[in-house]
Amino acid sequence: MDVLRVNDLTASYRKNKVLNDVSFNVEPGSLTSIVGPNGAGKSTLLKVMLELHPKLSGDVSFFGSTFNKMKTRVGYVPQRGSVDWDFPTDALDVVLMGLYGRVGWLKWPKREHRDKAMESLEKMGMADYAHRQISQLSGGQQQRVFLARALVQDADLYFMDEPLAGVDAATEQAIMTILNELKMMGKTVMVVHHDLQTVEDYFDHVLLLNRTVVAYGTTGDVFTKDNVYQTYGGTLRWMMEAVT
Ligand SMILES: Nc1ncnc2c1ncn2[C@@H]1O[C@H](COP(=O)(O)OP(=O)(O)OP(=O)(O)O)[C@@H](O)[C@H]1O
Repeated sequence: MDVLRVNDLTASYRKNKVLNDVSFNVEPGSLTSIVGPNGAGKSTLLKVMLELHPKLSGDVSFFGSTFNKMKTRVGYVPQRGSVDWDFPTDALDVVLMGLYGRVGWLKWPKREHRDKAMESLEKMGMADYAHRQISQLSGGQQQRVFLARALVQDADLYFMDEPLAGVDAATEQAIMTILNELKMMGKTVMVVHHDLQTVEDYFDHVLLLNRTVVAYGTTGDVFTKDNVYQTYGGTLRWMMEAVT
C-alpha cells in the first residue's frame, strides 16, 4: 500500500528554484529523518507536499490519492519558529485544534474531545499547563504541546519540521518515545532533523536532501559518509577534517 509517493517534484520562490526533480516513495510504517544543510529545501518540501506552497511540476500522492481527499489522514507539526506564539490561546485549545478535522470547524468541541485532548497533554507531561497561555510556555513545552496536538489528530502519516530543535534532553526523549509509539502503531512519520549524530539511533530511514534527493533508504544502507558528504558538499568535509 502506497503511503506517500513523490514524483519529479519541482518548486521555487520566484525565480529561485529550491526543489529540483525530487522523487521518493516512502516505506509504510517507517520513521524517516529528512536531512540536509541549511537552505536544502527541507521545510519547502513539506510545505509543497502539504499544498502550503505551490509546485512548479511533478506529482505527490497520499495513500494513492490526492492530498485534498486524504488530508484528515495527514498530520503536520510546523517549525516552532514559524508559529505566532503570541496568539491568545491556551495549550488545551492548541491540542483541540488537532481535532478540528474530525470535529468540524464550526462545531463546539464536546466533552469527549476535551478528554481526548487532556489525555494527550498528559502523555506529553503537559496536563498541568492545559490552561496556560501558549506565549507563557518555554520552547520545549511549546514543542510538547505541538506533539500532543499531533497525537489527538490520529493521522496515518505525520510530517514534523525539526521537533527536536532546541529542546532539552528530557523533552527530546519524550518526543522520541512518542515517535516510536506512532511507528509501533503502524503510522508513517517523516521528521526534519539536524543532528547527524543521532540519525542512526533515532530513525530507520533517511532522506538525504539538497535541493534534490541524494539518497533515500534504510539508515543502514544510505547514511554513509560518502552520501553525507555529497549532501553537505565541501563544508562538512572541511569541518570534519578540521576537527579530527
Ligand atoms: N518564503 C520564502 N521566500 C523566498 N525564499 C524562501 C522562502 N522560504 C525559503 N526560501 C529559500 O528557499 C531555500 C530553501 O529553504 P528551506 O527553508 O526550505 O530550507 P531548509 O532545508 O528547511 O533550511 P533550514 O535547515 O535552514 O531550516 C533557501 O534558500 C531559502 O532562503
